[in-house]
Amino acid sequence: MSASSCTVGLPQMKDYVLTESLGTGTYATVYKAVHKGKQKGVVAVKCIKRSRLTVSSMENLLTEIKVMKQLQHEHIVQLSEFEWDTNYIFLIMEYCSGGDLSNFIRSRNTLAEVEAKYFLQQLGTFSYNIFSPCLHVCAMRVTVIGLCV
Ligand SMILES: Nc1ncnc2c1ncn2[C@@H]1O[C@H](COP(=O)(O)OP(=O)(O)OP(=O)(O)O)[C@@H](O)[C@H]1O
Repeated sequence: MSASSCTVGLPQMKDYVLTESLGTGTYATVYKAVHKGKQKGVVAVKCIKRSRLTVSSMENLLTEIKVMKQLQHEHIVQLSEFEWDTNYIFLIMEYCSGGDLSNFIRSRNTLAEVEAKYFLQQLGTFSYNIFSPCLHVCAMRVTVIGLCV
């Protein structure tokens, strides 16, 4: 889950320039990126190396894409597009500038009751969401990643 601004050897995309790593998960690295035509602004691009995908991680990925395409909610990160080349599958998502909720909590050691209540109230709005999500602070947005039904 580490972030870095080293751009050497980053995956190349036709329409986006990847600018910095936002973090790494089980089977992908997520980068901040800008649209080359500038119409779409800043996005987060999840880059999945195809050669590292097993049958089960491919199934998880397809589920993730299917679910993210269906969910439209102000507090759920929107998947705008996905594309692929010979080496990578790219999920192009809304960029959450506030970082990762778990890092936020760790950086504070503990949350004040009022802060915990603020986050829990937002989580309470996901009553229809049966997945165990990865959380990123935006106002607060949820990415449905690492699905665990
Ligand atoms: N839309 C986003 N905006 C900003 N940062 C993001 C976004 N999506 C992911 N990240 C960052 O990239 C990191 C890696 O995300 P990724 O989805 O690959 O893995 P994860 O969900 O953290 O873990 P896992 O895949 O193991 O469940 C996250 O921890 C987060 O810090």
